[in-house]
Amino acid sequence: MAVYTEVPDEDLTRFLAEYDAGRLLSFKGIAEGVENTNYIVHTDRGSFILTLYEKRVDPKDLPFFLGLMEHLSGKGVTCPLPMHDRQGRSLGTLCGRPAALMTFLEGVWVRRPAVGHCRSLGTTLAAMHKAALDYPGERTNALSVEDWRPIFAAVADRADTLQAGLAAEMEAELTYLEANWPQDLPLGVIHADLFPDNVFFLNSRLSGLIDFYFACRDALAYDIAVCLNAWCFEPDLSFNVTKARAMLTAYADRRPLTTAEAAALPLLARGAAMRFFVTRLYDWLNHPPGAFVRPKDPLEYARRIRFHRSVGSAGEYGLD
Ligand SMILES: Nc1ncnc2c1ncn2[C@@H]1O[C@H](COP(=O)(O)OP(=O)(O)OP(=O)(O)O)[C@@H](O)[C@H]1O
Ligand SMILES: N[C@@H](CCO)C(=O)O
Repeated sequence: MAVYTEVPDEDLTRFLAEYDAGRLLSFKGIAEGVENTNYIVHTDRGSFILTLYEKRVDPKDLPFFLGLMEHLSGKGVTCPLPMHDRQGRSLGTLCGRPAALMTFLEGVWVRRPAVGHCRSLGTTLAAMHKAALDYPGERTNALSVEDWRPIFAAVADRADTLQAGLAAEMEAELTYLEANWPQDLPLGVIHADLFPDNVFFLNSRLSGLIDFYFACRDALAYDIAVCLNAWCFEPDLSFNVTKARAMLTAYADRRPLTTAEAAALPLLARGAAMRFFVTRLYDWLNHPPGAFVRPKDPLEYARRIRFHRSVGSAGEYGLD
């Protein structure tokens, strides 16, 4: 459960007093999520999310993330809006951690996305990319192609305990990706982790996006590749081209892909799958026994890499 920092009532009351957010009625830790501590906070003015940023978030990146959420909200892309304290600051300190208070987003994430959800995702992803084009913040992707090998190398000697031959296969895959990674695709601000648990729906309408803590400047089409992996495979890991077509077509209706982006899609999808394969493999092999947070299965992402290796062109993803 992701409540790493316990917040005493009096500390929260003192923290809230800095904001125009009303009087504390109750608050409760949120079990979901693995990176940061989240509380839902109820005051006589409404509900808020309080996030305390834990070790894996670099505090110097926080102004980029919080500023991006404000920028997107201001342009009609619904996401949590950081509250400002009476001195105008969106970032404070609570229990020795950087902390922010955000508006509460109504909705729930969908465990089994259907075609319609994928279509809505495509529309909103394109809207987000366009809305962020004039966001002035800068953050490079800390989990891009050159960052995968060191993460993999730290655990490669134990990779074959999951599956025989895995270490050699992924070593060769990394070499291929490093040698062929596209360099000249259109850039912009990407979410970089837009999995179903970061997209809320309310009565089957997409109600907002959360968890911008991997956002960065990178190839826009790479964000599409992350979503292809996270949304368009079935639980048995078969690829659902109907979902992919719905997502890609909805995206392209708002922001047509360039010829180079479409051509690069199978490679980007391999890379996007590698990014989650290596972080999951690392967490799988390094998680303390008995830890609350259950590590996610890296082999699901090895399967996706193999699938994309067999794809010849974006047409096989349903892109016209
Ligand atoms: N603004 C919000 N409105 C409503 N619920 C929220 C909001 N922000 C976070 N949550 C809730 O908190 C949970 C965890 O949030 P989030 O995914 O940002 O945490 P995290 O620890 O950074 O997660 P991850 O492990 O996915 O990186 C979400 O699943 C959601 O239930
Ligand atoms: N979305 C990531 C985890 C947290 O970002 C994964 O599924 O591996």
